[in-house]
Amino acid sequence: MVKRRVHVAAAAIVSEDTTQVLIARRPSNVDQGGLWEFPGGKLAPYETGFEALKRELHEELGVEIQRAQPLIRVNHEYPDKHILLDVWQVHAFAGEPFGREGQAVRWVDKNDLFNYPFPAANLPILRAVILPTECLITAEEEDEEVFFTKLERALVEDKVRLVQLRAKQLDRDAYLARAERALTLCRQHGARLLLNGEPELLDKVDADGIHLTSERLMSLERRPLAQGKWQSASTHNSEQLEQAARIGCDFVTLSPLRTTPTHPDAAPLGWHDFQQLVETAAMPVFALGGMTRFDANHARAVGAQGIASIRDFWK
Ligand SMILES: Nc1nc2c([nH]c(=O)n2[C@@H]2O[C@H](COP(=O)(O)OP(=O)(O)OP(=O)(O)O)[C@@H](O)[C@H]2O)c(=O)[nH]1
Ligand SMILES: [Mg+2]
Repeated sequence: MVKRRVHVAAAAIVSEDTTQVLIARRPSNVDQGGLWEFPGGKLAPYETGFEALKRELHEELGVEIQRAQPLIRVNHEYPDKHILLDVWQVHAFAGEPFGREGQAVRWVDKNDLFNYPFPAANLPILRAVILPTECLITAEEEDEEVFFTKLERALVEDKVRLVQLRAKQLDRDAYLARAERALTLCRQHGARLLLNGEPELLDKVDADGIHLTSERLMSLERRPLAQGKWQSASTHNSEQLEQAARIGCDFVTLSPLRTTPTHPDAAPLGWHDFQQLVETAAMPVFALGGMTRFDANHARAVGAQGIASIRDFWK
């Protein structure tokens, strides 16, 4: 039997202070009944994802969407159907949401989101919803004390909540030692830590996930990490973005936006090409390459999740 293909548009409606998200509970008598979900539903014939989103949110919650941007597209195989979840982050809407179909509707803290039972397809969506808008990539730093002073400053003063441990000059043992200590520090500040390298690193240091180089990304046939961990990758073009979607990356960096001292020979994308690439991406994208916090709003305006930077957070 050929599986049904179901295309669904759903909304992650975020509160104005960005700390909360709206979820609804599916009635007990429908498919996946009793589980929590992001409000939305199936595309009607000839509808675009955004049109379906607007219609469904009006029908289910009584709100009018005013501003939304694509967050993530998730392909998932259920036993009886193949589902494509096209999830949008809604920033502005009119009206007071309530369960027009009698379903429970609740604003929940992003930190509590993982305590709610969702359908199996939703794990990548939950990760995308709680993803911060800034990512710190650590600089090469020989002195351990200097390294940790700077990392702690970024966690405390800049309130960075996503860290990628990049240390190409360290050998494996030194890298693991730094990773262990960085993990303890990140945990103290409620930040997530991704390691650079092979997934097996997580057997040694129980960090939150792995960031893949673009080269490693292109060599993989499937997602090498369990669903409980984050997987990100470096990308520079549309082939790499497509591959990242194929193997289920949770997010990517796309670079270089500008020319930088670390990669002086790479041709910069500039905002125009960056935006065009982001529009095709199936997962959140961080702008990388000469980015500062002042660029974060612009990055978001062209569809990115936010910015990733070494220098701007490394002081
Ligand atoms: N809306 C929504 N559907 C989801 C989520 N996760 C997930 O697996 N699904 C699945 O995607 C499908 C969406 O269907 P739906 O029941 O919301 O569709 P609908 O609003 O058009 O309802 P209707 O068909 O009763 O008119 C269901 O099979 C549901 O289990 C989610 O977070 N939100
Ligand atoms: Mg629905």
